[in-house]
Amino acid sequence: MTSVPGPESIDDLLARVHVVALPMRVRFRGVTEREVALVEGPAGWGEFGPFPEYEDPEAAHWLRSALEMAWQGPPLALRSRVAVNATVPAVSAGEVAGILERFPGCGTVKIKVAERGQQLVDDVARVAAVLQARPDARVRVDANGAWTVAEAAHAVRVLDQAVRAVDSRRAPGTGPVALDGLGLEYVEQPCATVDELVQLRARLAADGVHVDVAADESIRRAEDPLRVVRAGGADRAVVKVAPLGGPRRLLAVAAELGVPVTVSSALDSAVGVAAGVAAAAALPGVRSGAGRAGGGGTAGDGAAGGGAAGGGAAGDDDLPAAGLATGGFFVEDVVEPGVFSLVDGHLPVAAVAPDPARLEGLRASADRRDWWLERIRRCHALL
Ligand SMILES: O=C(O)CCC(=O)C1=CC=C[C@@H](O)[C@@H]1C(=O)O
Ligand SMILES: [Mg+2]
Repeated sequence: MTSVPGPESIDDLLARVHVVALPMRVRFRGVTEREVALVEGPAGWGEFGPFPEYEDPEAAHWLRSALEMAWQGPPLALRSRVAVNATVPAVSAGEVAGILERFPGCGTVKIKVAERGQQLVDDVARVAAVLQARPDARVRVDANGAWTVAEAAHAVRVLDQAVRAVDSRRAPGTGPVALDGLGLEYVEQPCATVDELVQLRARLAADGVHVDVAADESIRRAEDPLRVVRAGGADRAVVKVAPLGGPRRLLAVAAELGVPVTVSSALDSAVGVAAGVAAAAALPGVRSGAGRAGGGGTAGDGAAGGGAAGGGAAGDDDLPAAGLATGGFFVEDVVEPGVFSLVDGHLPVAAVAPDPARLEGLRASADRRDWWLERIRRCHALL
């Protein structure tokens, strides 16, 4: 792996590490307490938080990212704030409105679907509950690779129609439901493999279902992050700073991909989210209405539609809304509430330093700290 500026030695690095355990309000991707290691370097703070089941070669990318932020700092920002989406976990429809309250001003909502043990009818109910609470929201769904091609083809059609069926301008009982509104913005990682994604895109096109397919795991957990797009398996890409090895690598991958990108969180603390915001803030401006996004490539959909990289000047709302508003899932984060928070659907571009009292209060147990330090030692040897 190419080197980044970093500590003098592994002991220098380990001496700078703080391991915290952040309790979560809602279970998200099976996690109820999120552990991450934070490191303070000469240029700021970095975060190392690969999920526990990740093997060292994959986790080493996350360490590279932490070192880049702590020793090199963020790339040059082209924006002062970044629009973000609300994220709705696979909760019951009745819980949706309460969850959305934590995302003031977000015009785009990402909804988790295809949860193990649930049915498509649960997903439809969750999508309907989102649109009841936010009738003008742009909706995207994330299946985390759980569907077969046939299941995905069916589910995407049904969910797209569920979104189109909500026409916020129509008074109830005043006529047939219009299905010509904006449908789903995109479906994120509907199936697990690149081959399946390729097949699904062909199937959706044949069925006349104009919903973009976005790749997430096929990028962040792949040996070659460009393969899925090159193979024709995705119209869009979800890109995360730490799994790609840092903000500058994210920018390089996004430039090579040449499709609209959504910068997303990996369930990071405020330190990791700030790195995601920094990467999104450094992306080149995009032209609205490019690609298939925003209703079959017809009407440009402004902020939410986005387009391939290489367009005009950067602005606050010229990228697909970033999936970075995950801080609200934690009961406590490493900064005081209000220090790095969502305002009017946007997160600020800012250097985030953890509050010392919080680092202390949220400190992980001694054996967990040892586990993380050993992991950092092994990953560092791979850089
Ligand atoms: O993209 C978002 O809105 C929030 C981040 C998010 O969904 C995820 C964060 C961390 C782990 C992932 O399983 C999950 C995702 O699949 O995108
Ligand atoms: Mg995802």
